[in-house]
Amino acid sequence: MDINTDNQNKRHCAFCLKEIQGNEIKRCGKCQARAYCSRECQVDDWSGKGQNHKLWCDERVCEEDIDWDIRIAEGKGLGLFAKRDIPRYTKILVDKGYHSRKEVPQPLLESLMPHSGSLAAKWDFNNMYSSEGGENLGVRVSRLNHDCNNNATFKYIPDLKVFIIVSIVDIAKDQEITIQYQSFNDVSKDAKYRNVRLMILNEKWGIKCQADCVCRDKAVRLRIEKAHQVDKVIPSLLKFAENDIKAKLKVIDDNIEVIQELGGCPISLIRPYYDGFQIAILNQKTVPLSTKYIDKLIEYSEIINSKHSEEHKTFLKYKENPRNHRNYCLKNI
Ligand SMILES: C[S@@+](CC[C@H](N)C(=O)[O-])C[C@H]1O[C@@H](n2cnc3c(N)ncnc32)[C@H](O)[C@@H]1O
Repeated sequence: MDINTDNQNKRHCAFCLKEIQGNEIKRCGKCQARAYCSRECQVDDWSGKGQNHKLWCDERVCEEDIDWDIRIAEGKGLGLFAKRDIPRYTKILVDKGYHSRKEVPQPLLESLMPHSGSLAAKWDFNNMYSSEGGENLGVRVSRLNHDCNNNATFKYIPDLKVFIIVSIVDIAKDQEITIQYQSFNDVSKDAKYRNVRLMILNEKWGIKCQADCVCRDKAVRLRIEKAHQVDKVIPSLLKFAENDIKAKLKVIDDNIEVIQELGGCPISLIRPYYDGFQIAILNQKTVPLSTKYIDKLIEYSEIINSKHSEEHKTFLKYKENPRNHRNYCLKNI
């Protein structure tokens, strides 16, 4: 990745987030991009106390003040903005996920919205829930604003205890980097969820989607409904999958196509590609068909789970030897 490290005379310490200037700035000796205010902060960030930079140093994850910065986002408070053109599928930010209010350094939690709220209110307002990791809060993640037409997505990786933010389209210099707090185009979520999301966005964060917002578009909603119907069928395909595998893979391919049409990102494509792999390996004759699914699964998982995650390592094992998977050739037809 092309990283411009020239003339960065104002930075933020990557561990304590303090603003630093000139001689105060100490850079990671290896990547020369990550900045610290002190040796102590560098040591803490290298380990799991911070981002675990020893894992990410070679990957050239984007850095604050070089690739993006925090500025006023009109009508929204602060937000993250691109300082250069950021191509699709770039790792914009890897942020330590704090698992409880008490873990978050107090001044950092204090700086977050709602400005007049208690620490408990700030925790409730900014933590992100995931079924794999429960509630976690990323201090830099908490500065990302919502947009239904988002250009980035986020995932919490439980074994690495970090959030990862990835661009899902090319982002131009000075464009705001946005995520969806509650997504409208996740077809794996049921209709009830999609119907209450506008209420949650409004009641929890005071965000009102305008009438012309993409999430209110009738044609888009109908397409999501159709995609949801296909998605609902998939668990049953996995249950009785020793025969008619090609027909079942056609359902998966249709599901993938429609998710792509809806602007689905790696995070929503991982599941159908995994389903395709699981179905293809149920019958020895169709095992070769699994390659296309596992290859894409690995590609997307590296983008959003990262190659350091246990999940990614498991997918690599399945590629090397599909027999590692419990579904492998239960029945030879
Ligand atoms: C998690 S914070 C995001 C960072 C925040 N802007 C800040 O200054 O720290 C969520 C709050 O940001 C603002 N916000 C986020 N997305 C918005 C949007 N699309 N429109 C208006 N306000 C938004 C709302 O005040 C929301 O309650």
